[in-house]
Formats: sequence, C-alpha cells, structure tokens
Amino acid sequence: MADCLWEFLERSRIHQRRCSYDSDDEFQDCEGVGTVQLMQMGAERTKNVLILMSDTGGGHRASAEAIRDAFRIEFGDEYRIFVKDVWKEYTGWPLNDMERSYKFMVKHVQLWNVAFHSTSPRWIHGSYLTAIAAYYAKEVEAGLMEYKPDIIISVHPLMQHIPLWVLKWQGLQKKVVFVTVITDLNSCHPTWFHPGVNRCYCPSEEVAKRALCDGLEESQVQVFGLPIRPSFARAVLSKDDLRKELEMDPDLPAVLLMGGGEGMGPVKETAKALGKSLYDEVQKKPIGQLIIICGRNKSLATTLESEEWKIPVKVRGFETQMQRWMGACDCIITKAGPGTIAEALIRGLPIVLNDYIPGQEKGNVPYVVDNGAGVFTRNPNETARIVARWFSTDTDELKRMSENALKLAQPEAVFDIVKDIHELALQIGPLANIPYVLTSSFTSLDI
Ligand SMILES: CCCCC/C=C\C/C=C\CCCCCCCC(=O)OC[C@H](CO[C@@H]1O[C@H](CO)[C@H](O)[C@H](O)[C@H]1O)OC(=O)CCCCCCC/C=C\C/C=C\CCCCC
Ligand SMILES: O=c1ccn([C@@H]2O[C@H](COP(=O)(O)OP(=O)(O)O)[C@@H](O)[C@H]2O)c(=O)[nH]1
Repeated sequence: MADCLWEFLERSRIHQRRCSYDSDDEFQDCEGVGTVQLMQMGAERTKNVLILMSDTGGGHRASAEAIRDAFRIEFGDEYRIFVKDVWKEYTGWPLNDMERSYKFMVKHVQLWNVAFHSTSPRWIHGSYLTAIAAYYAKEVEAGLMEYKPDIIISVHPLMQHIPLWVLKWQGLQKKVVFVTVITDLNSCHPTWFHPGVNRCYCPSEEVAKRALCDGLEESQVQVFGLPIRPSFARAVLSKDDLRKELEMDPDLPAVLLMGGGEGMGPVKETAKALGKSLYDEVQKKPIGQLIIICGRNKSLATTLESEEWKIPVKVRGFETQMQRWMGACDCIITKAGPGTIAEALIRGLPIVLNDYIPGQEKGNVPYVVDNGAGVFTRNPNETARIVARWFSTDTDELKRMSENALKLAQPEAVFDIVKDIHELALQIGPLANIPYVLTSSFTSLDI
C-alpha cells in the first residue's frame, strides 16, 4: 500500500511542476489534488519514522536504536524506522564531518569548552544554523525525501533547526510530527530547545526546567527519562549465568571500566592502578577482576592487551551487548556519559565517575553523586582505592549505592516516549496526507 502511495506521488510530480509556489492559495490548490485517494491509501499504510542522529560519541546512536527497538516491540509493522545521519549522507562540510570535528575538539578540551559556551546564546547558534540550513536546503530536502517521514525524531543537539527550517519552507511543518529526544541529563546545550517542535522529551526535571526557561511551552515538554535499549530493561539472565557465558571468574567481584563509545578519559591509567589495588600482596591473590571495554578506541585496546596483569582482566573493543557486561559486574568506572550512566543505573551498578566533557557532561556529575549512586574523582589511584575498598572492607557502601542507583533508574522511559509519539501522531491528524512531492519547493526553486 505504501508503494502505491509513493508511486501516486511520483506520478503527481508532473502536476507539481505545473503548480506555482508563490502563494498559499496556489499551494492549497496543489494540495487538493488527489487528497481523497491519498487519505484512503494512507489509512492503512505503514508510517515512516526518521530518527536523526550522529556518531558524535556513542550515546546518540544508542538512544536512536533504543527508540527504534521500542517502536518495534510496541507497534510491530505499524511503523518503518530509519536511523540515519542525514547530514553525513547528503550534505557537505562542516555538517558531514561532525564526528571527526567533535573528536578533535573534545581531545583539545579547552577548545570544546570555548565552542560549547560561546555558541550557547540563541542569536549565535540560531543565525549560524539558519545560514547552514539555507546553504544545504536542497541536500537536506533530498535526505528527507529519501525516507518520506511521517514522524521525525531528533536525538542530537544540532538536528532541530535545519530540518525544521526545511519542513517550514516546504509547508510541511504542521503535517510532519517533529519531536526532540534529549540525551543529556542536566547541563545540555540550548540547541536542543527549539520552539517549533511538537514535543521535547527531557530525561530529567533539571533539563525540563531549562527547556521552559528557554521558551518552550509546558505542553511541549515531557519528562520520561533517557531512552535506553529495551534489552537493558528486559534483561533476565542472572549474574552467575552471564559470568559463565562471558568466561569470567564466577566468584571474584568485578569492576567494569569504560569511557563511552570512543574509549575516552583516563582508562589506561585507571586500569593499571586497579591492577595493583585489586591484588592482595599479603595473601598473594586477587580480590577482584577487571573488565575493560575500549569502545572504538583500538589503540587503547592494543596497549592494554599487551600489559601483564596479576588479576583476571578482559580487554574488549566495541561491544554490542553492553547489558550483559553490566549485568555481570558489581560496579562501573566511566566518564560522565549520560547513556552509560543511565544504563548503569538500570543495572544497579554503583558508579565511579572519573572524567567529564565540559559543557554537556558537567551536570551529570552532581546528578549521580548528589543522588548517592556514585562518587567522582579524576585521580586514577583514588579510583582504584575506592573500588578496592568496596570489594573488601566497605561492601555496605557498595550495596547502598546500588540501591540508590536502582531508585534513579528509568527503564520504561523509552516505552513511554514511543507511546507518547504514537498518541501525538494520532492527534495531529491523518498522517498519510503528507504531500511531500506536491509541496516540495527546492526541486523547482533555485535558491
Ligand atoms: C562566536 C564564536 C564561535 C566559536 C565557535 C566556533 C565555531 C563553532 C564550532 C563548533 C560548534 C560547536 C557546537 C556546539 C554545540 C554543541 C551542542 C552539543 O551539546 O553538542 C554535543 C554533541 C555531542 O554529543 C554529546 O556527546 C557526548 C559524548 O561524547 C555525550 O554523550 C553528550 O551527552 C552528547 O550530547 O556535539 C556535537 O555533535 C558537536 C559537533 C561538532 C561540530 C563541529 C563542526 C565544526 C564546524 C562548524 C560548525 C557547524 C555546525 C555546528 C553549528 C554550531 C552552532 C551551535
Ligand atoms: O563498546 C561499547 C561502548 C559503549 N557503548 C554504548 O555507547 C553509549 C555511550 O554513550 P555515553 O552517553 O555514555 O557516552 P558517549 O559515547 O556519547 O560519549 C552507551 O549507550 C554505551 O552502552 C556500546 O554500546 N559499546
């Protein structure tokens, strides 16, 4: 049925070329053509959902995949989901190079600090992004046309302004549902907040307050939590089974050490310090085991694999089954990445935060520490001492923090978000009546 609809729309292209875009009246005239057929065909068709993300870090993709999986679980074939970096596929510099630019900037942390804070005022980022939107309008339109979305979900701070401008220019702003799902827990960049969205899903009350201060209406803001892959919420395997499956020591307490999707932060130094602190020199035996997940940082993995260890250690690259590794461990050491924090909370893992990216990750530290779910230190030796204490003399603290972590966890957030988007789509109207080609402006206007 969907194919019929788009075939019909493609055939309407000829008619579209004959229509003028100069006035609303003429636009109405174009839209009227075939509306009845469109609605009849569309009533049964699968709806397209385009999730806009970028691999700047690992968190945006993880949240996008969480939303995709939750849509499939809740609504089956009712929705067809595309998780895409449309900038990378369709536009040019600087939009198509954000991953590399971001990696470079966060390596030179002061550069990122300046870029983050200097672009916070709306007039700065607003005018910059509007200029980019005008420059890449045709390319972004082509990207949207490819997926013909009924619903657009942005899980990235730089993916509100440009698609919303393009939809506005196409006259589709009121027809396509556009929502933002924020993936930062606290001190997020104001580019997340765009008044033109139908909904802005905030992962915490702190972020919701910022959204309201930044001009969003209460009706636009919803707080459900950060979307985490359903495999975390629905994981049923016991720690013993997971350890067997992952070939870990069945009895020794285990610490998971990681640094987001890119393996950032003081992972190497912390691993070495743990190698010492988790070995009892008097009894000549380990008091714990260490799992290191290096993500996409291959050189880190190679370096750590070549180390000699006195305690059981596993060094892994990018893992696709994070819920298993977290389920098999007793605590976690990580930089303050929101995705990793939210996942660890669901698994009830006490957290040692050993770093944060200035700007968007700074506020995640008090979120964890003030809620009693973990501690913060940038000193690798101090981190190693804390874990050794948790595994020997201070097991009560580990237990208390684990309970606090579980209190903060919001495993159902992703389901609440997709159900709300579904409701929103029903309210906004018969989605099938989206005349992409009929109204498309850039294909016939040279700007
Ligand atoms: C007037 C002086 C201006 C000085 C700055 C000069 C030029 C601009 C250069 C850079 C733009 C900086 C963008 C700042 C807004 C960033 C918003 C934000 O929060 O971004 C975060 C994401 C990464 O996501 C985070 O990942 C984390 C983990 O690593 C963690 O998970 C966190 O929770 C996530 O939110 O950052 C980006 O995606 C940054 C992409 C960097 C793009 C650099 C491109 C440089 C060239 C030109 C800029 C083009 C477009 C950007 C427009 C910026 C306008 C705000
Ligand atoms: O090997 C890895 C390393 C990380 N992650 C996931 O990548 C995300 C990292 O997001 P976070 O916000 O913590 O940090 P970022 O990578 O964005 O800096 C989390 O969902 C992790 O589970 C993963 O799936 N495999």
